[in-house]
Parts: sequence; structure tokens; C-alpha cells
Amino acid sequence: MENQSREWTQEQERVDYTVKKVRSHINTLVASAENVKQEAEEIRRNFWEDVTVNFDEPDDVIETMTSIKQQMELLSERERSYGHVEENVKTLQKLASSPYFARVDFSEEKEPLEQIYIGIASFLDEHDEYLVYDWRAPISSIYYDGIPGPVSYKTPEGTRYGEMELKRQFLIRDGVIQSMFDTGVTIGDEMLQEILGAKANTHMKSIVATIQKEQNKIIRDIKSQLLFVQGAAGSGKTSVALQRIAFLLYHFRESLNAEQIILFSPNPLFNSYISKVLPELGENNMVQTTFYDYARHRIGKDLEVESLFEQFENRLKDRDEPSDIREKAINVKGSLDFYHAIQQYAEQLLDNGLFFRDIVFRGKQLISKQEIAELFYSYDKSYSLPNRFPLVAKQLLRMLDEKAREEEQEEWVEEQMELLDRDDFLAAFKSVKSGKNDEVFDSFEQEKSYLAKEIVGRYFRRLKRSVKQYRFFHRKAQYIHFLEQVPKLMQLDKLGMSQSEWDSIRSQTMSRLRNKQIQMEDVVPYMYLSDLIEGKKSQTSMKYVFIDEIQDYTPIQLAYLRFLFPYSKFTMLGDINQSIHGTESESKIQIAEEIFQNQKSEIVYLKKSYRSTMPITRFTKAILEDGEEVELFERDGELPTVLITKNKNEMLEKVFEKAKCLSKESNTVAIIGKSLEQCEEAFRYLQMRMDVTLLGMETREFNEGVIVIPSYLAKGLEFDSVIVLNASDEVYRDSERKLLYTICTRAMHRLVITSIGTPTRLLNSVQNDYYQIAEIRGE
Ligand SMILES: Nc1ncnc2c1ncn2[C@@H]1O[C@H](COP(=O)(O)OP(=O)(O)OP(=O)(O)O)[C@@H](O)[C@H]1O
Repeated sequence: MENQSREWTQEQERVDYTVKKVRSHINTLVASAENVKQEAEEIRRNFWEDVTVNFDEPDDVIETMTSIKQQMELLSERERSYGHVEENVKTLQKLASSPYFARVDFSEEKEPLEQIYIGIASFLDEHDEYLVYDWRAPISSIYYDGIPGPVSYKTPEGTRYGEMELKRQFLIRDGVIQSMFDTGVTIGDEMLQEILGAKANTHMKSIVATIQKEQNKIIRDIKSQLLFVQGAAGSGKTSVALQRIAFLLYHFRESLNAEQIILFSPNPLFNSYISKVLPELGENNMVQTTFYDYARHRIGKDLEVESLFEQFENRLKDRDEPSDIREKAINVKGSLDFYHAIQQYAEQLLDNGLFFRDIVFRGKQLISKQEIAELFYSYDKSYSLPNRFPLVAKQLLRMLDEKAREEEQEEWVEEQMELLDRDDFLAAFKSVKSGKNDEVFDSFEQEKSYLAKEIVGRYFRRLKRSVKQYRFFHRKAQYIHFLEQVPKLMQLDKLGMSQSEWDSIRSQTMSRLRNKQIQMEDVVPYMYLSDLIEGKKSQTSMKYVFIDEIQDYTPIQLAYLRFLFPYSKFTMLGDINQSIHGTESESKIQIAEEIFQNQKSEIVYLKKSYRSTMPITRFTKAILEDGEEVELFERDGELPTVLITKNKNEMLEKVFEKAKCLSKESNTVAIIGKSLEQCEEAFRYLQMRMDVTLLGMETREFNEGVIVIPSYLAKGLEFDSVIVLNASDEVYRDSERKLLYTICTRAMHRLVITSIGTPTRLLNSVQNDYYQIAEIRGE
């Protein structure tokens, strides 16, 4: 006991010493930052005094520009270095509060024992002695991977071996040790218990202090071209992805920056949820997007893109077509066979078959589509399709210039002239006057011709821009033609689709496209086909691509992402049990491996679920048909409750009561509905009685308190308490097992499932003693 408290005192003394050193370094930095800032201000103030400005002769102009450039470079260098110091200070301030979270005592062969303290960043004293090692430093990996005894770690120079004698964890707040544990096999269950038992946050936290061995393997992988992580709900996939990004930024700090890493995440809400992890670790955020945003940006204003969530809602509502045919369409259009069919189709277009549009101006055909086709196919076959586009565009622009000259003589131009304002006339006058033949008597004619050119030029500008954007190519018509050819290009029956079903899908797609709409399942085929034909903008600068919630991507989306980022390393993370549509026909792992054929790929399974209490994980695991894969983390908590009510009003009243009660002990209470409609209804009821927020597709951020959220938006998030809206047998059918699993696994500490009448049959697989039933007997 006494021993322990002596140890504690010694450790606190070391914390005090480190904090003192960190603070003193902060002071030095702040002082030097102040100098740099003043210098920058000075440069700004005297900017024009210190440059030589002279525009008299061409040489003077060059000298002036050089002088301005030099001055600007000096300024921006000062500002950059100020920004750098500021960032440093922020990290140091974090160290001053909590300098480290672990200590390992390690000795290499014949070397003396070293005490290695590990924190979120390295810190060296004035003698270049490490007071804190960055958690990403090579030696730190023994903390995550090893247990006391013989250990090894990899360095750029090779593997080092030694003996670990102690592994200790700390929780330090405001420079004071809150708790301290010596740990063995796993990274302190006690510490993990403490961290996981805490209340939810509206932003994700970093997990550096308690990264588990299997997670560390993913974080530090630098070899794989494809790293595929299949992990149970709450097993830390997203956390691992973010710590991995931080690790890569550290490991490759000389050659990699945050703009070269892109993360595809499920929705904007999720984007903001994870946005603080990297800054918390002193790194900049990577580029973040959703596939939908990317597609919308690419497709532009021509077509209205249906999002994955609209797709989900539309399928729920059975609005447009019998849903099983839609399922089949999604399956076929999302398959790799379809991807190959597009490639095959594009290859057939080398000789003929491209669809073009007439170039029309004021209802008059300037260049016909036949002329464009002739031009396009006048090039030798050895020219790829994408290579022909700029050549054709150049020719068309030349032809348009000619057409413009003809147009200048047209009557409408003269009419337009009347409408011009004074400035136009003035410009025309000036231009004619500055012309070489000042003496000419027909300056009026010249002015007129100048103005005609101006007018036609303005109108033709748009036309020319659209030529530069290759709008003479008829993308929609081409895609429709491709759809017609599909039965010849692939075996539809292999994917369970008949010719007549395909015909009906095709005609629905066509009418949608004519209405300027495109469904999610057509987005990739449409973009891929036009990329193969027109050429794509290559994304060579991205070195790492991360895709979270991979189970919601179709095979074609994965293949397309590889096509877009051909030189990047991919990390894909997901859980087949949380697939949004519940129809996981082809294994994503196999698909991914097929796409990355012959490249180094690694598949890692994360089985242990950390998010929820043991009773909740036990319950959710039982919802799954093959839930045995999920391992529990022992953390106590209450049994989930299934609350059966007689009618809607009663259910809503109970939801209200539960939410009110749970909000007293929780930071976040999420009421999760299957569809947006269900959520809106609950929201209308609750809104009159309590402070509550409804989250929708456009929501970018959420606050603590009670929220109502549709299932697909809750993906990837977590809440202290979850109340599931009406999980009755009519609402959650056999095919929605994964959806219910996903919803329930959002709960960290408390889970309540409400139902109007008989609860869903999906709970039949759950043992009775895994939950408690509360039945309300109303009217
Ligand atoms: N090693 C760890 N130490 C501390 N907390 C952890 C660890 N691993 C995971 N967690 C916590 O578990 C929770 C779930 O993590 P995360 O959201 O990353 O899991 P996920 O696998 O992406 O989940 P899902 O697929 O269900 O969305 C988070 O609160 C995270 O902080």
C-alpha cells in the first residue's frame, strides 16, 4: 500500500516536472511567436515602402514585380511560421494538461532500462532527452502490442528486440494523476472500462490511450494496397480509421499531407461527428466527402441525383415500382458484371455509335450531329475516344468562329444593337479610334461591325463554353442506348433477371432521365460510361483512400472508386451485418479482392464490440442470425427494455416519458425511427412537450439532448440512450434484421424498444432473459 502510494507520488513528481518543462517551452514559443507576429505586421505596414515601384520601362516593370514577389514571400513565410508555432502551442497546451497516458520500462539487449512515457505528441527537454514519446513513434508500439516480457518493435532500420518490464497506464487531468494502473495482457480493462463508461459526446473522441492490439495492427499497416476491415458494430472501425490517418501523417510526415488523404463517409452528419479527432491529435483533417456529394458534383446541374437515403425511403414507400423489381435493378446495376458490360460497350464505340447533339443557336442548326459524328470518326482508330474529344472540340470552336462571322450580318444583331448601353458604344468608339487607320471616313461602319462582333461574341461565349465541356456529346442518349444493349453484353438471368423485367427497368430509367432525374443505382454506370468515352480527370494526388461503411457500397461503386484513384492505397471498413438494404448478395471482401487482384491486400477482423454495455451487446448479437462472431466487452448495465403499447398515442406518450427520464442520466438520447416519416410523426408529438430536435438529410451537426433521427442517418453514430420507435412486427420484417441490429447497436448505456402490438419477429431469436418486457394496457 505504502509502496503504491510512494510510486504514485514519484509519478506525480515526474508529471509535475514534465508539465513545468512543457509550460516553460510554451512561454518561449509564445514569446518567439510574438516576435514573428510583430515582424509580419511590420512587413505588412511597410510593404510598399520596401518595394521599388517603377512601371516606366519593361525592365522596370519586371524589377517591380520581382520586388513585390519577394516581399510577399517574406510575409507569407513569416505568417506560415507564426501559424506553425500556434499549432505547436496548441499541442503543447494539451500536453501540459495531460502529458502522457502510458509508461513502459524497456531494455534492449545489454542496454540499461529505459522508461518510455507515451503521449499524444513527442516532447524533448533542452538536452534532447525524450520526456514524452509520440504514440506513433516506433517504440510506442510495444505498449499496444506487447505484454511484460520479451518484446520487439519495427523501426525503419529493422526490428529491435528487448524486454519490457513494466506497462503502466495513467489518466491525467490538469496535470494531476487521476488514476494509474499496471497492466498485463490487454491494455488496461480498468482504464477501458472507465473510458467506455463515460457519457457520450456529440463528437467522436480519439482512442490513443487504449488502442487494442488488433486495432493497432490496422493503424500501423504501411504495406497493404488494400486493407479491408470487417468489424462488428462498435468494434472501433471508424476510430481505427482516424487513428490510422494520424499515424500515416506522422510516419510519412516528410512526404504526406492531409490533403492527400480522402475519407468517404456515409453522410454530412457523420462528417461533422468525426471532425474533431484529428485536430485533437494535433493533425489537420483529411479531405472528407460522401459518395453522394461526389456524384452530385460530377453530374452537375443536368440531372437531379437521388441519394442513398432517398433510395432507401423510396423503397420503403414502394412509391414508384414494385420494390422487388427495384431490388433486382439495384443488384444488376450495382454488379461487377454490369461494370464489365460498360467497358465492353465503350470498346465497341471506336468505329461508330457515339451519340451527338446538334449545335443550335437561336433555333437554327449551326453544326449538325451528323457533321460532328463525321468529324469524330474521321480520326484513326488508334486514337482513343477520350483523345479525340479535345481535337473535335478544337475543330468545332474553329467552325463556330466562322459561324459567328456569318451571324454578325443577321438582322437580330442590328436589333440588339439598339438595346446596348452607353458604355458599349463608348468602348466601340474607343476601339475604332485606337485602330491603326485613324483617318478612315467609314468609322461608323467600323463601330457597327465592332458592336456586331461584340454582340455575337457574347451570345457565342456560352455556346463555346459548352463545346469546351463536350456538351455536343449526348451522354443521356448514350446511356439509354447502352441500357438497350445490356442483354447482349451480360447474362441477366445469372443475376435473376428476365428480359421483360429488364425492359421495364430500362423504360423507367429512360423516363426518369428525360425528367432530368437519376437514381442512385444509375449514378456510377452513368459516370463510368462517360468517363470511358470522354476521359476522366485523374486523381493522382490522393495517396490514401478510406471508405467507411463499405457494406453500403455496391460492387460497381468499389470498382469505380478504384478506377478514380488508381494509384492510391485503400482502407475499407465495414460490417456486413449493418448493410442498409439487408441484401448482401456478394461478399464485399471477395469483390474488393477481385478489384485489387495481384496487389497486396490484408483482411482484418475486429470482433470485440466496445461501444455498448454487455447486456446490450448480448441482446443485439442475438438479433443477428450468425451473431456468434461478435465478442462482448464486459461492462455492466441494465437489461434492454421492450415496451409494448396498444396504439400509436400510447407509444408516443411512453416514448416521451422514457426520453424525459433517460435525459436526466444521459448527454444524448436518440429516438430512432425506421423512416423519416415515422420520425416526423414522433417529432410533432414530442415537440409540444419537450425540447427535442429532428435530424434530417441536410443536418450537419447535432447537439446534446433529445433527438429524433431516421435509421440511416444514425449509422456510425452513438448515443448514451436509444429509444427505438415502433419496432412492431408490421414495421420490421424478416429482411430488416440488419437494420434493426444497426439501430440497436447505437446505444452505449441504455436501450428501449417500443412497439405497437406484437414486437417484431426478429426478436424471437433473442433469449427471454436478455431483456425485460414492459406491457402497457391501454384502452
Ligand atoms: N481501443 C479503444 N479504446 C477506447 N474506446 C474504444 C476503443 N475502440 C473503440 N472504442 C469506442 O467504441 C465506440 C465505437 O467505436 P467506433 O464508432 O469507432 O466503432 P465502429 O466499428 O465504427 O462502429 P459501427 O460500425 O457500429 O458504427 C466508440 O465510442 C469508441 O470510442
